[in-house]
Amino acid sequence: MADVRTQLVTRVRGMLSHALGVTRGRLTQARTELDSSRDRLARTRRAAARVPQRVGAERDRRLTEIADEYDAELILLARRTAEAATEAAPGAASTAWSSWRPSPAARHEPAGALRIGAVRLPEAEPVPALVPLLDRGHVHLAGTDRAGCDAVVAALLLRAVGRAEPGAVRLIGYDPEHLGGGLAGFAPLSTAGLLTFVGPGGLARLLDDLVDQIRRINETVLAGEYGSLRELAAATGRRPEPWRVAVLLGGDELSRHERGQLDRVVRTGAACGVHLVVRGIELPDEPTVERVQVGDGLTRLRTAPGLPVRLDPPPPASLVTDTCREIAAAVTAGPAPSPFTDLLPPVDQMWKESSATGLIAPIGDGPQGRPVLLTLGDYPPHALIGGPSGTGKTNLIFAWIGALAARYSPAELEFYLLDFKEGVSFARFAQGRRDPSWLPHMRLVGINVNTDREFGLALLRFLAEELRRRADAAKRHEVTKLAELRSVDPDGHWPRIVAVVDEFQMLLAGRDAVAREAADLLEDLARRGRSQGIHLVLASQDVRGIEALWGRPALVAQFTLRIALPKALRILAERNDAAQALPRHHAVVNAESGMVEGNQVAQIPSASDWGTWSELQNQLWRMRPQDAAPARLFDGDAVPRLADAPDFAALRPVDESAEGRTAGSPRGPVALLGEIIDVQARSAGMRLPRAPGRNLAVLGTRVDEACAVLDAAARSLHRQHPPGTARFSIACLDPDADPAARSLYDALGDDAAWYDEETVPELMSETASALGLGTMPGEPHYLLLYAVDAAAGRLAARAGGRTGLEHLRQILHDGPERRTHVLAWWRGVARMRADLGGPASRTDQIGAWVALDVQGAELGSALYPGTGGPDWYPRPWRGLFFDRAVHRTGQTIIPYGPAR
Ligand SMILES: Nc1ncnc2c1ncn2[C@@H]1O[C@H](COP(=O)(O)OP(=O)(O)OP(=O)(O)O)[C@@H](O)[C@H]1O
Repeated sequence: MADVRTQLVTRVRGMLSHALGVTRGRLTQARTELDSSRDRLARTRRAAARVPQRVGAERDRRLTEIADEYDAELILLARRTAEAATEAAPGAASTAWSSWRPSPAARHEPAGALRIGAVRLPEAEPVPALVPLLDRGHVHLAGTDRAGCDAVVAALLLRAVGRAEPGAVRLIGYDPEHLGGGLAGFAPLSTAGLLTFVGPGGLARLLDDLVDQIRRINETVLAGEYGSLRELAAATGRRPEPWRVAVLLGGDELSRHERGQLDRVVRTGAACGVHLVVRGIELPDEPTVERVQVGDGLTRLRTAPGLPVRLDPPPPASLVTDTCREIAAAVTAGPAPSPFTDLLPPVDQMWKESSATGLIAPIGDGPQGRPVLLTLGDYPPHALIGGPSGTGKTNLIFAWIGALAARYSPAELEFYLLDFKEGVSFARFAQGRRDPSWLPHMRLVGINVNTDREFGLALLRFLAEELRRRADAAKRHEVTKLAELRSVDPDGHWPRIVAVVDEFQMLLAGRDAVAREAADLLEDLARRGRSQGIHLVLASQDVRGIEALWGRPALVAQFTLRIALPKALRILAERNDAAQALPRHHAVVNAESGMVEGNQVAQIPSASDWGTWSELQNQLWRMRPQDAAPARLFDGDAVPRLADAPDFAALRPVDESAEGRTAGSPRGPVALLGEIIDVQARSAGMRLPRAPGRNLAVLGTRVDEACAVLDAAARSLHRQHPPGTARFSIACLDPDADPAARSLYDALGDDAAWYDEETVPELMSETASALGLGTMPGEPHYLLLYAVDAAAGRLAARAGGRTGLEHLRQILHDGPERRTHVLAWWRGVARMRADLGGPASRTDQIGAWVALDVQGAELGSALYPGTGGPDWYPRPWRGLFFDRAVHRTGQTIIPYGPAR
């Protein structure tokens, strides 16, 4: 039992001790945990105590960071806004007064907003405070600061006039309290009609007028095509109407009518360039109204109420008056020319038009900004241009030619141009030394033709021939008009031809054969050219020019298109004096034969200065077809050269054999004498077949011209004979002719022999006796006798039974049939007649002659058909050539200049 108890006690003790041990262990562990928890708690407490401090620091750091970022962003935004503002209000719209100058907006560019001050933000750069006005809206000023309001008005107006071309802004002032005092600085504008003041009772009229303008602009200028003038300007680059800015500075309460009109202007004005700057009169709350509340020191704009504006100082008074004076002067001097490029189609549209039914091109802008068109076709077929010297006739011709040439290709349109006055401006259409380009449509340019009416006649004859060719072709194809001919003959070359004759009255001046033929040809061309696409454009500065036509009503009636430059007389119809009041650089265009109803006024762009023209010409020239040749340039002041003459270059040795003759080679060599005044640069030539009378006389005292004629004749003949096959005997009897004759002698080399006063009788007797030997002609022999009459004394002496003169007469008489031809210069008709045997002697051995300074009457019946001689008025470096064998009338020639 005891044992059991003992055992039990032991076991209990053991269990207790185990439990105690475990409990102790747990206690220790709990204590440890407690300590560590306490420790953690203490740490946590300590850490927790530090948190607010750190968070605060973090918060402060972030706050500072945010403030810095905000500042930087504000500065950046302010800078960007300032930049954007400067862009939106460039140049005169925002520049500081110290460096301000007018800077008109370009044509497609909007005028932009106008600066009145700056928004100032701390730390940031000031941002311009802009107010929209031109093309945008109206400005209403209110506030206690009277001077501030005045500064805003002055700034707005000056900046507005400075952003537009002179004259493009018109101001209307209504200032019943100060009677215009507020706008005094702008007064110089009134001298040019750019500022008008309306008196105290005039507000209703002013508003009525603005409403009328708006209505008119909507109806006739915008005409449903554009929503506003700003759109029109952006699309077309044209600004046909000025901006009208009415400045209304206080006054009585408005009547109902005035209120109604004012509201209309506010609602509809901006689209039509009609704007209000108002103080002291209420304006309705429309989005087009910017309200400026001018307070003491700070100003606020309705559109940015939170941003205080500091106003700029007013523009200096001298800046206002000087600017206004300059603008007024520019406007008084006349409108700025519109650019020539307005008349041109876009580059990708050039040469795209067909001329089948006519030629249409703009010549300038009408008052509504719409292009005024010039048409040439079946109706109107021809044009008459008139205007006193200096009014822009030449310029108009350039503008018209340019506008046409840019639209129609050279296959559609050709020009022939003739300028009877002195000057070279049309020469640039042809190829020049300074500019290798030429206008590809130009076929002929005649300049300085003032004394060479024959050239005008030649052109008319040429056109008449072309008219005949076209009429024949039309007949062949059984059609009547060019448009029909072109459709039945699509591969034919049937361009419309425009022939421009400036100062055409020169052609019709005088009562001679040239004038008569010219008038007949003109009449025929005017009547029949219409349907064959040949159009005449006649220009004259001189009322007499027009009067020259007046005697021929049938001719005038064909010129239904009339263009009158300022102060032109008698171009339009009798009672149509629209040209009298035209401003400069304008023209009245009238396609109704000048009847008043047909008047259209156009502002003509500047087209004639070198730069403007050559840019277009170069562009068209680069587009030319590969085989295009430059226009023929005839310059009445230039002396042609034999070496450049195509007919000279084409000369070949003549084949006088029987085979050659049957093969159709020309009969006998040809002596070229000078250039014919003609559309082509052809040479006047005299054939020297073996036939009686084939001798040439050059008549007159002009040494240089006489030498030039003989020189060209000899050189051209020499070219047709292989070396050693022809003789050239040169006898020079006038020392003044010596250098020219010597140079010829040198050029002809071994084929030439030289004779002088001493030896010329020998030449005569030798040549005469050679003629008597046998019947077969020998080698060709040309006697070139310079001033042969000077040897009359010598030749009167007998040699071998006969005098030298008798020998000469025999040579003249018998020589040509034996290939011996005399080409002689006599210094007068009477001297020649004396050498030929006296006044009653026959002259038929002189088959051809060139008269220099010899009056037509002297050439009388012995040398010229009919009585009284040819219509010939001697003039420098011109000769009248007559060849009995081929001519009915004389032919004016230009001797070739001395060989270089
Ligand atoms: N529309 C224009 N715009 C700007 N300048 C022009 C215009 N028309 C003419 N001019 C200038 O006026 C001057 C005279 O013009 P132009 O030579 O065309 O006159 P004109 O009537 O042909 O005179 P003239 O018969 O004496 O030659 C020239 O300097 C020309 O550049």
